[in-house]
Amino acid sequence: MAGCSLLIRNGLVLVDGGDPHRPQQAEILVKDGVIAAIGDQAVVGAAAIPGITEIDAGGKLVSPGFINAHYHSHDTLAKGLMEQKPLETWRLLALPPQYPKRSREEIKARTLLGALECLRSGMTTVQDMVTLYPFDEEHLDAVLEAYDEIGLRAVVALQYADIKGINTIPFWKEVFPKELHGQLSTAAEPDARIDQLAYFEDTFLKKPCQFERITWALGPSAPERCTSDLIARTVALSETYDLPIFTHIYESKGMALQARMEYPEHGGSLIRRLDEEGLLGPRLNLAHSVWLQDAEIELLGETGTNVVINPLSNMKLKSGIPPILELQRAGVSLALGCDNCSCSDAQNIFQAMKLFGLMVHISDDQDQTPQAEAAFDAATTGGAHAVNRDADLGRIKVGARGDLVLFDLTDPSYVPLNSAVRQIVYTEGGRGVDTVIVDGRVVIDDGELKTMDQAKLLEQIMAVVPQFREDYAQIEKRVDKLQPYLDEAHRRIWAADVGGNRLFTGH
Ligand SMILES: Nc1nc2[nH]cnc2c(=O)[nH]1
Repeated sequence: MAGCSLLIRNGLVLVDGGDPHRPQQAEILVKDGVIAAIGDQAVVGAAAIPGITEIDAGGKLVSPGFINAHYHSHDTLAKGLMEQKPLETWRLLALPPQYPKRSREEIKARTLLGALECLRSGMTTVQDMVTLYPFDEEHLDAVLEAYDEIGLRAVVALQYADIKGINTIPFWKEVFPKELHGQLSTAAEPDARIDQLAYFEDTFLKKPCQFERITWALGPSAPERCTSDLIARTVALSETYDLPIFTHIYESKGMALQARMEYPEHGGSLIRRLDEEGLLGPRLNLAHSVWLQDAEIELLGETGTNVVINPLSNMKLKSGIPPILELQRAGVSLALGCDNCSCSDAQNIFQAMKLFGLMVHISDDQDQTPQAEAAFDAATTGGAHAVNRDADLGRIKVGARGDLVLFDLTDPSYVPLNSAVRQIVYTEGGRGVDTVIVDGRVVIDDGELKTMDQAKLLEQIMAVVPQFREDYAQIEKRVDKLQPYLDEAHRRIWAADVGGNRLFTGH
């Protein structure tokens, strides 16, 4: 189905380029999924479309839909399972290579669950860097089907690697007894049975996508988990098909330390390595980037490379605080993500925006940047830039897709309405999200899912939960046995000098 047409009347609209504090009253015409007119022309245009749906947005604030620019659908069933843990331990508990093969039903149900949470939080686009392990074509189909059915826009990347992840825990060789080495696989475990990248190209990239709201990205897991050959293939595919790339970088101090130890030929810098391998540039998005050094930040600015900030998981995994201010000063485009449910634990863009806006001031009490606006931009236009859709996502303007959120201005969060942007970022928690529109189609109305039967959807999800919980319990037991060694590895990581301090909470 092509995008829908509708006329939204009487709302207070955050029009692109307008005052973000004082939205203006305006009508919006969405025609076949695209914003065709704003203001009086919208009403004139709508008159020529017989039977067009009208939404009365009186008492509503109309915002561009939010973009979750870093997310993984693979562990949505794991929300709330864990207290905070350092990244290296969390990975062993949370990520697909630790688990037995999942059923197609579970993959579809968990994707729908994450999508529902995103939509209820006002997100109209998600970048899903999904790990399917072991890889199964049917499972990827289940992911795509889920997004298509629920009506969330998705930019899907398979997460891939070709270096075993065990060496991503610094000191593992010294710390873990030999007999336990075989139990230490991590998220970067490559699935050697199939060349996922070749499959992905042949099956999806070479022909137009059958799903209108799904586009593609590339997901090399992290530079240290990929050989130079795999990076070169990533660069080539990105150029041939004009695809954005998402990768994890310097998420934890352990990852920074590993770079210092493993890449002496690049001065211990993953950014320098990626520069030499031709990956830096406007199509590349670096998720996390907590432990960047000053010279690396400059290089990101010079090359137009983007960063996706994930404040929720960075705090929960004790990773530290990303250098938001330094990145802003270097002119790096920032987007915002909610990352995994097992470490965030919410797909809640308001929590992420608020933390983004507040974190900056821990490291610099002189900063005068309007950070609420910066956080809002990261969650809208910054996300659009990250997914290579500057032209038509993240803004309310003629020519953009009709991806919109209507907030209820009678919610206490907006009473009185002093500044729309500050109240969305600092006051809203999700309660005020009333209507969510993707491609002109109302997906959430008065807080309720319209594209699927939500009760049935929850039943499907609950049907797969017992098996997931059983498998998680087994994994937890295994990791419990490893705990003393993981603790020792972390003590050593923490004592090491990586040439920077990201205001960590310490562990
Ligand atoms: N934050 C995060 N880092 C990863 N590294 C490999 N997989 C993941 C993941 O799912 N989330």
